[in-house]
Amino acid sequence: MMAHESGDLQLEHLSVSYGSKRIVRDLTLSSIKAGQVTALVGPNGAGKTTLLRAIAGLLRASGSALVHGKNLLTMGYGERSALVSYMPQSVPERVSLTVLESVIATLRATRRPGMMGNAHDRNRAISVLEQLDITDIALDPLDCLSGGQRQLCSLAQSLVSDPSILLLDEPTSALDLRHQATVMGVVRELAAAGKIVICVLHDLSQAARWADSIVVLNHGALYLHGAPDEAVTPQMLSEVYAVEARVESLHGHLHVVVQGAI
Ligand SMILES: Nc1ncnc2c1ncn2[C@@H]1O[C@H](COP(=O)(O)OP(=O)(O)OP(=O)(O)O)[C@@H](O)[C@H]1O
Repeated sequence: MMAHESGDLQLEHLSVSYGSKRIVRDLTLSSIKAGQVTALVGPNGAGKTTLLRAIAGLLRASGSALVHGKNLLTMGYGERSALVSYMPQSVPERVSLTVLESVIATLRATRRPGMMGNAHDRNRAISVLEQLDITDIALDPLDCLSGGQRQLCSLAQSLVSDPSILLLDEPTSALDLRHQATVMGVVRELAAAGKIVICVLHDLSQAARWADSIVVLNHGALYLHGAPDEAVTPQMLSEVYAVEARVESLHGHLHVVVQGAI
């Protein structure tokens, strides 16, 4: 198999601008592997959301994002939405649907015509709520949810169509410790099932704990893509985040201990 036809995601010279402002700068990543969790990290404003939205086809970008030799950036909406799912940082609040209805509606919006029927949709949506341990809020209206519950609902919407590529923008930022562990466990299961999973995370200890590899983005450009112990280092924390920090290994996991801003 030629490299460009692999099931991994390959970004080549990907650039994204807002007007005249270049946000993602000529990004080339040779292999974001299917079957692994890739954490996307970097300071506020580094371009992480912009990059994920471009890969998802929600922003115009130049360059390419190849999977199986096909470019996601030029793919039609129907083909791409069956393949890729983007979970945004925030979810619309003023929608008069229950959690379950919203997950079913998302499934219907992303599905190719002619596939399955109502009972299947409902069962599939319920199984995703079970997977995320949120069946207790299935019948709650979206506009009555807490921040964390909204985030879990958004994740359910992203998973329900069973996409091959999951782009998750800070999926655990509003979650308590138990739900963080549930969600990251699900994320790992999805990768183990062969999917491409890119997950924006701000907590670098969490990224090192759950991800197979870490992409560090700085000012819209690639700083480094490597294994957690290659990426999360005092040097990276100093150069990219401008903090003085130690990286300690505790029970086999890396922990970042920030001493202060530089
Ligand atoms: N709609 C927009 N129009 C113009 N500039 C934008 C727009 N959205 C984002 N930007 C700019 O693009 C840059 C990158 O933003 P982006 O949201 O991708 O960063 P991020 O790495 O996801 O940040 P954070 O960690 O704070 O979520 C920022 O400088 C931001 O001001």
